[in-house]
Amino acid sequence: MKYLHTMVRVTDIDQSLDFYVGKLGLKELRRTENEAGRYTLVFLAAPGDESAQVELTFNWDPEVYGEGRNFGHLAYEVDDIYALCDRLMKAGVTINRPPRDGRMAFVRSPDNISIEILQKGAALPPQEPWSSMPNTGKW
Ligand SMILES: C[C@@H](O)C(=O)SC[C@H](NC(=O)CC[C@H](N)C(=O)O)C(=O)NCC(=O)O
Ligand code: NI
Repeated sequence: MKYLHTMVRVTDIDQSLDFYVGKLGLKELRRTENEAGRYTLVFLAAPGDESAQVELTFNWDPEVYGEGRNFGHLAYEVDDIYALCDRLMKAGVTINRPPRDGRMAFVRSPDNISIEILQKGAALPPQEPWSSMPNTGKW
């Protein structure tokens, strides 16, 4: 068995591509427009890791999507967590969980999908309340 993708429904495909591609740094692999079903699918992946994909589903007819508590987050490993969070912050993305420990951060997509950012090579932080994280002053 092989992991293929996680599908998330988005309310605005341009806004989502601006976030996932323009800001987070994923790349668009392919897309399909389904006239009969009235939807667009866009497949994204991190450059160099095309096998782990996100499938953005955009329904042309507006829908209100509840937030299923059973869905947690999409997680990405990065070479420099501070550089990415700095870039995201300057692009207007809220850093919901700042990378104070240099290991883990969280941001949200335009549709409030949680995105976990993990520093490559860093051990996961101990499971403690974020507020107790030592603040290096940058965040
Ligand atoms: C291409 C393959 O990876 C798919 O996931 S297609 C699955 C298909 N998607 C749709 O029909 C998209 C539009 C639909 N209105 C929707 O919002 O899902 C499908 O079966 N979707 C149902 C589902 O629960 O995923
Ligand atoms: Ni799918």
